[in-house]
Order: sequence, then C-alpha cells, then structure tokens
Amino acid sequence: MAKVTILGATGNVGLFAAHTISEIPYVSDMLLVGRPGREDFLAGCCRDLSDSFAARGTDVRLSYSTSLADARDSDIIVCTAGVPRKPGQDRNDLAFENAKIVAETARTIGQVSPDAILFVITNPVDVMTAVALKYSGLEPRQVFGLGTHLDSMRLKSLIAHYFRVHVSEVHTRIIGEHGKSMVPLWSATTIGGIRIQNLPTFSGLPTQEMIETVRTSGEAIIRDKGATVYGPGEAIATLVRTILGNENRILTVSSYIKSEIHGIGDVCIGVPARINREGVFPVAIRLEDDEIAGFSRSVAKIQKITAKVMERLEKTQ
Ligand SMILES: NC(=O)C1=CN([C@@H]2O[C@H](COP(=O)(O)OP(=O)(O)OC[C@H]3O[C@@H](n4cnc5c(N)ncnc54)[C@H](O)[C@@H]3O)[C@@H](O)[C@H]2O)C=CC1
Ligand SMILES: O=C([O-])CC(=O)C(=O)O
Repeated sequence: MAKVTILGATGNVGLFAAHTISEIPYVSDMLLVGRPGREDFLAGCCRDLSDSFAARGTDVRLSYSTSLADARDSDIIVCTAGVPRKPGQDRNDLAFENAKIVAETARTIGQVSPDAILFVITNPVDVMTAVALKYSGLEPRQVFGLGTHLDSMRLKSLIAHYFRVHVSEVHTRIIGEHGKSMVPLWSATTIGGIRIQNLPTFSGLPTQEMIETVRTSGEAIIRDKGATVYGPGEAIATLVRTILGNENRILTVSSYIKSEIHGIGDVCIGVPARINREGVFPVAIRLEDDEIAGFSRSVAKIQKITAKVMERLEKTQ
C-alpha cells in the first residue's frame, strides 16, 4: 500500500487530483499539502473528500499539513504548486515564477523523501521537470512531468470521434513540448491496430485542424471557465495508477532523455516512457524525417528556456 502526497492541494488541479487518486486501490494514505495560512481550507477539503470516500466506500487515510517535512516516506509526490496562466498568457510566461517555487520544493523533497517518485504538473511542465530533477538531487527515473500525456489523450479523443470508434481503438502520441512546439506522431498512430496511413479515410483527416485544437485546448478552457481541471486530474490518476500498479505501460511524459531519440537529448521533454514502480524509463524510438525535425525544434526551444531559467535561479540561490 502506498502514501501519495499532493503539493498545491488547495488549488484547482491538486484538489481534483486528490479525488481521482483516492479511487486507486493501492493508495492507503494521502497527504494534502498547502501553504501556511490555509489550514482551515485544507481541513474543509479533508472533510469534504472524506464524505466522498464514505459515500463511495473508499478506505484511504487522509490528512493535511502546511509543512513539506510531513511528505516523508511518500511513494509518490504530485507537485501542482505554482501559479496557473491567465487568459492571453503562454505557459512559458510562468517559467521563472514557478521555477522558484519548484526548486525550493524539490530541494526539500529530495531531503525528506529521497525514495519517492516526484511527479511534476506545474507549468511550463518540461522546464519545471528539469528544475525538479536538478534541485531534488533524485535520479532521472524518479522525476517526471505530465508532459504531453494529456495532449496525446486530447488527440486520441478527436481521432476516435472523427472515425466514430471507441477511444480504446486509437493509439497515438504527441511528443516534445507541452506547448506550441508539440509534435504529433502520425507514424505511431493506429486505429484497431492498423497504421492510420493505411486507412483510406486518413487522407480526409483534418490533421492540421486537429493538432491546432490540441495546441490551444488548455488556453480555450482557461478562457471559458478559468482553469483546466478534469482532464489533468484524470491524467494524473492514470500515471499514479500506472506506477503503483507496476503496470509497465508506455505513456508519453516529460522525462530526462540523454540521446535516446535519434541522438537528440540532454533535456526534460515529452517522450514515450515505460512506467512502473521503479519510475520512468524513456523508450528509444525511430521517427519519420518531419517528426525528427519538429522534435529537434521543440527540444532546442525547451533547452533554451530551461538554461535561462537555471541561470536566473542560480543567481537567486
Ligand atoms: N501539466 C499540465 O498538463 C497542467 C499543468 N497545470 C499547472 O498546474 C499548476 C496549478 O494549476 P491550478 O491548480 O489551476 O492553480 P491554482 O491557482 O488553483 O492552484 C495553485 C496551487 O499552488 C499553490 N501555490 C501558489 N504559489 C505557491 C507558492 N509560492 N508556494 C507554494 N505553493 C504555492 C497554491 O496555494 C495552490 O494550492 C499551474 O502551474 C498550472 O499551469 C494545470 C493543468 C494541467
Ligand atoms: O493550459 C494550461 O495552462 C493548463 C495545461 O497545461 C493544460 O490543460 O494543458
């Protein structure tokens, strides 16, 4: 049985993730961490969630704290702490402000819970994963970000809808930045096990329109309702379940790659990775030429932003 800690638990994503994670059968303990001054709100969240456990018949020990020290002995720590973007902002506009939060948090986590897996949600998630990896001192397998998993699920759903098939029939991936430079892998997209290019109807698929919808999905939801909550919350639970259940699923998350993909690497970015109780292990893949070019551009962009953020962080330490 496992202890899962959620940082930023008073926020939109953290609180809904607490609800989705509580449904995972391997979870015995859940700790909600918020900032000092938020004790009453955290207590209220615990009571409200406990009622949902009672109604559902879930047996999870739930507690809250405003001290990161209480995250000790966690199996997984989900970091949603940080500011979200406002309408009109790019995720990368949050980079430095959130990097300060993630660096400080990761440093403490590395000390109090060195065996944990640290799962980063805070945006811009690829850059924050690199910051968490560096400042926690944990191994690359222990630190990963939600990356392009949610984007891949958004694309999967659009394809399933277009072909009028159940989502479970569609396999697809988006790699690269969780942001504008994301790269859809049509070469790795199948429907009912058949490569999408081998389906005659593929030629009519509005691929550009679909990928643009995915690229702007978060932005559109934030504009209309203030925050993306249910998509990320369910996606987070999928990842936590995959780890705790030692499922060895291959999901597309932000992970440190050395040179696994066509020699491209030294960056934290969305790539297919095998995920189990030990953590996250990027899978080497071969891509089409246009996909390599897109991925290289995305990697160069994230490397540049990451380097800038690291440099600024070092000056503040
Ligand atoms: N990677 C992904 O796919 C997604 C990432 N996000 C990101 O997750 C983060 C949280 O989003 P929301 O829950 O919507 O935001 P929110 O504003 O509702 O919650 C933010 C949480 O972070 C905490 N926080 C803020 N500043 C802090 C600080 N200085 N120290 C410690 N904790 C602090 C707040 O107390 C709150 O609990 C944002 O960065 C957002 O962009 C959100 C959705 C999807
Ligand atoms: O768009 C945002 O800022 C939140 C997010 O990352 C998403 O839902 O994909």
